[in-house]
Amino acid sequence: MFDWLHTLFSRDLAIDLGTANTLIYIRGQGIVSNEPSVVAVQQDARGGKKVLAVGKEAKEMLGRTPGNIVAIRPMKDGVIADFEITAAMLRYFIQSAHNRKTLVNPRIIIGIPSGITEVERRAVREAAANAGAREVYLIEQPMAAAIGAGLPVTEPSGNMIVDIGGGTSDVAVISLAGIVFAKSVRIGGDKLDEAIIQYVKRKYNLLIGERTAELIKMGIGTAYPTDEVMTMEIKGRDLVAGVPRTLTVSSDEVRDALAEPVNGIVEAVKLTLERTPPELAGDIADRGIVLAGGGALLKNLDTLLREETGLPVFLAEDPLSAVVIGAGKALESLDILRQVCQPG
Ligand SMILES: Nc1ncnc2c1ncn2[C@@H]1O[C@H](COP(=O)(O)OP(=O)(O)OP(=O)(O)O)[C@@H](O)[C@H]1O
Repeated sequence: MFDWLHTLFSRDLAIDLGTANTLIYIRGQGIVSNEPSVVAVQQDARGGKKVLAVGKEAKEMLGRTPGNIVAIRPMKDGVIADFEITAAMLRYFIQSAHNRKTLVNPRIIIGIPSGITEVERRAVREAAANAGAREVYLIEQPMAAAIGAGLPVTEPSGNMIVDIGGGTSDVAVISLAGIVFAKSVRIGGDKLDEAIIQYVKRKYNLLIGERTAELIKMGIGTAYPTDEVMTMEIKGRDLVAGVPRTLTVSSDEVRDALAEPVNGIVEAVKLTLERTPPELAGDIADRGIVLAGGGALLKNLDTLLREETGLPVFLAEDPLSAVVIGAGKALESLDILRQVCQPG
């Protein structure tokens, strides 16, 4: 195929296959889709599975489904917990980004969690190939996030990126288009939500769902005290009386609830700094640490990291989109693509 023909007709894609959200970028157009990585599946009596809904529609169903329907997050905890459903989800997102009218099979770059195994990588590649990809490239999410945040990853200088996603937080030091040292911990937004659920249960005997916990975190969650204490009314089920109940929680309480997992992220950053070769550590002291991923939006997390490390800390311009924007930049530039992506 002539290259200009390919450029004209194919719709090359970059995908951030995240544990919480899947984002799609079309070459020349930018981000075209941003949906939760959730699939609603109906199970029949013989164990067969039928996909009922994907994305936003499926997320609304989380915790609200009757017995034979389950809303699944197939990538929970930064690993592919369910291959079949992950493949179905990827196919759905690719096809909807193409409006089902693929003219030439596209080139696809997929941002994957850094901790996944070779078997899982193969599963992602196969799923993309089955969905019609002509060439598949994989890029590790921290590398993509660093490119998306505008860090000069191909230069011989140390850059530190902390990508806090739904399932994992990845801390990476990047230089010369390679990851020099990386630490991945299974602490991300999901663990923060879980910590809020446990706290409210222990302190108030109130059971709240994952969605409510996430709203509390996004509304009044903080990693470091804010000037004013915030409050929020929350609803759940009283574990003693068994009836719905409403109560008010404060940002101080939520910070207490989040302290342990937030500290786990801080420790991962400190450990990575300790393991960084001295020349690169010097670069990081000058340039600072860049935060990306939705978890980076937790209020005052940057302040806490600044206090704990004594280094400058910056938030990527659009933390939730940094990975897909970085993968998209690799798609637009063959030069970056060759340096940072692994061909499928
Ligand atoms: N304002 C906010 N405050 C705190 N957390 C937030 C905020 N907005 C989003 N999040 C959290 O960010 C997480 C999702 O981030 P993101 O989309 O970057 O993850 P992902 O890329 O899907 O996950 P992973 O990198 O683990 O594969 C969710 O846990 C969500 O609750």
